[in-house]
Amino acid sequence: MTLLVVTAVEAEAQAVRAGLRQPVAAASGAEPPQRAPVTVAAAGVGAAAIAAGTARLLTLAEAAGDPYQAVVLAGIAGGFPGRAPVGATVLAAHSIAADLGADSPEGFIPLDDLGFGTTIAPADPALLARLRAALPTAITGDILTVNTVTGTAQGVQTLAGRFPAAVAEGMEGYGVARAAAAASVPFAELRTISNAIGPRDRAAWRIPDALAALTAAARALGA
Ligand SMILES: O=C(O)c1cccc(C(=O)CC[C@H]2O[C@@H](n3cnc4c(=O)[nH]cnc43)[C@H](O)[C@@H]2O)c1
Repeated sequence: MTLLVVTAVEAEAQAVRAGLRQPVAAASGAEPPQRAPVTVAAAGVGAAAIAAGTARLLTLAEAAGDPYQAVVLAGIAGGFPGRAPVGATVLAAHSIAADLGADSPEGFIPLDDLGFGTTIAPADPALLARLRAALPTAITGDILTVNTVTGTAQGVQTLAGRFPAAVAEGMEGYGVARAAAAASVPFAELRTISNAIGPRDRAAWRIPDALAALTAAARALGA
């Protein structure tokens, strides 16, 4: 199976490559004639940027007659307190665009209730099952995609109430999911927890630990 793993930034891509035992291609545009089983590419921070980057990579592979058979978004994330601790590995049952919709005097109205589409992108069931089998200690739940990183206790309470199955938040999952759906390629989201969401405390971030967990997850997948 030819797999595309996309990340937001290069540090995450390097962490994934470090864990894969299989030959890995770094997507540089000039793909090798015989593509490696796994391509790992940093495709941009934020849903819009990574959606465009993922769509380009999927389209190039399709045009070359060697389409990817699955795409996985891998990266670090903020964990919901009490649901996913720092250092944990999480898998998305659904990747949800949590702030895609409209504000109103009655509160936030998700796109789904506005009649303009859906904010909920389910993981491909077969792909998720394979990831769960390879990562038996991973926590499976919903992973939110936000454009504004949660930075207050009230923000945590609001999101935890709206999304009782949410375990983490990132900034890219929904964008990759939509690009994969447009190309009819199975999608899943894998993240490792670098921080707890809530009041900003960069000193509490554990990015190196989360990147190490990403390497360990990739090693388990490569096995
Ligand atoms: O400066 C801050 O307070 C701050 C707080 C949270 C996240 C950031 C980022 O710049 C995150 C960029 C990057 O990392 C992923 N990520 C990691 N933790 C979180 C989070 O708590 N909420 C949302 N995204 C997070 C994200 O997917 C981005 O790729 C800065």
